[in-house]
Amino acid sequence: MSTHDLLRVCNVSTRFLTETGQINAVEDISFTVRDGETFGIVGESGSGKSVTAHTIMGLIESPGRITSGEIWYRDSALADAVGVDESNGAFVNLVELDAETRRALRGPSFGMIFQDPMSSMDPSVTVGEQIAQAVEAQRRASTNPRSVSTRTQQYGLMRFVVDSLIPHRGYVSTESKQRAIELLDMAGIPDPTERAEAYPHEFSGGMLQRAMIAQALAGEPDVLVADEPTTALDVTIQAQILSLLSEIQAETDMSVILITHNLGVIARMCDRVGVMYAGEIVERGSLADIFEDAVHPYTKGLLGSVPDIDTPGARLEPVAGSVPSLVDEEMGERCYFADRCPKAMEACLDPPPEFDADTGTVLEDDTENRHGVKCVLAQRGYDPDASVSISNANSNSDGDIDSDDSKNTSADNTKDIFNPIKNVIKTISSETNANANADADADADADANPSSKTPSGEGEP
Ligand SMILES: Nc1ncnc2c1ncn2[C@@H]1O[C@H](COP(=O)(O)OP(=O)(O)OP(=O)(O)O)[C@@H](O)[C@H]1O
Ligand code: NI
Repeated sequence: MSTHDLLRVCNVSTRFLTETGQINAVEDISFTVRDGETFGIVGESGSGKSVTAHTIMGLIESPGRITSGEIWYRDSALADAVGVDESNGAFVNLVELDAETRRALRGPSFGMIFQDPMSSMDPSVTVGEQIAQAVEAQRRASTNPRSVSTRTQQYGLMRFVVDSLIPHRGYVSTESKQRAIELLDMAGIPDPTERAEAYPHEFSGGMLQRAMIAQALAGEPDVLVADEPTTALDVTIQAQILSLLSEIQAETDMSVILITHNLGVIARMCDRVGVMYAGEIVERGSLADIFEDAVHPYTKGLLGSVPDIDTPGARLEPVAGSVPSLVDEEMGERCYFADRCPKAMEACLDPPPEFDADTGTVLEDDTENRHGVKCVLAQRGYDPDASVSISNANSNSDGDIDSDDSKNTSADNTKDIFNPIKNVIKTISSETNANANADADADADADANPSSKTPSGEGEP
């Protein structure tokens, strides 16, 4: 695997200005994705994973906005086309691109598998046609999206003129149609030639998910952003789809940003991982950093609560309590996890910087991708004498410390959530084996039922 950085997300924040107030959905996140690598993003519902995906894809719409940060993408043709500063090399800051250039990158450079397959497909166009259009767009855009000569060389001047004159008719060549069928086949859709003629509503959820993967891959993207690509699927199909992604990645050196709440999926697919909580990446590092050397109590909580493999749609319930409000005025200036944290200390009443998990020093510009964690435990370790219980009931009560029962609660929670991490690895390998033997109905989509999962920790914090 190459060690080249392909994407550098630097201190990016995305906010929504709604009637309820400003929602800080993504807060100052940073991570790097290298060529051919899979970067996993894991976290509970509402932690900002999908907003992160849309931010990278350039799909944040009003009332949302990227309010700060840079997203550097390495593409020398694009750098030449938009004329970037020499000092940035071949890196282009996507945040500064105009909407049209950004749109042109979707498909050929950035592919996306959306969390909700139905919403990303056009209900009035057959699935085969939609995928063929994506193939066609990739062919037109290949090499330099702005170069007319590239387009005309590959397609012939006449076709180019016809396409340009009737842009929405979307000319699709026989080759592109054939390629679409191949892609459907690769994605594991039976009778692909026949299925290509069907409309999205004629597909089951699992099959539509596969079709969407075929559509995302049609563009031969450099970066694939996959938002919960297997959540709604049963275990067998989930395993097949993950294998398919790995195969394609091995063939094409495609980089993947894989969003999931399933740590089994992370362990199987990812090189590096970012753990999201309340819009922040609270811990990031290699797979081993996260699975064997986690520092953040939230990460440890997640590791202690690998969802039931038989209910893939079940939501994570890592620690008692819920994700805090992301409304700006309600967030308070402290560690956002402190309210639920079994190891909260007085120091957690201040917002933590990102620490190097190994040295305990503050990480400023992390170009080397160290194991980073936003938690003071990295710096000073746990001091039971400084333990506090932080109530989020109404955030005016910042610093209102009820130290009496707090210590008991902390101890109990600690016991409940800090299950041995080895169990995670065990569950994952048995999951993989089970997948090989499972005899599940390929079309039966597991019913995601969040309420069926009981939390591992109990009681209110
Ligand atoms: N268009 C929007 N307008 C206002 N708030 C939004 C919008 N989109 C997302 N949010 C808010 O941003 C926060 C993060 O949402 P996001 O969808 O990224 O969570 P997630 O981690 O993907 O959760 P899930 O696992 O349920 O998909 C949530 O509080 C959500 O309500
Ligand atoms: Ni989401």
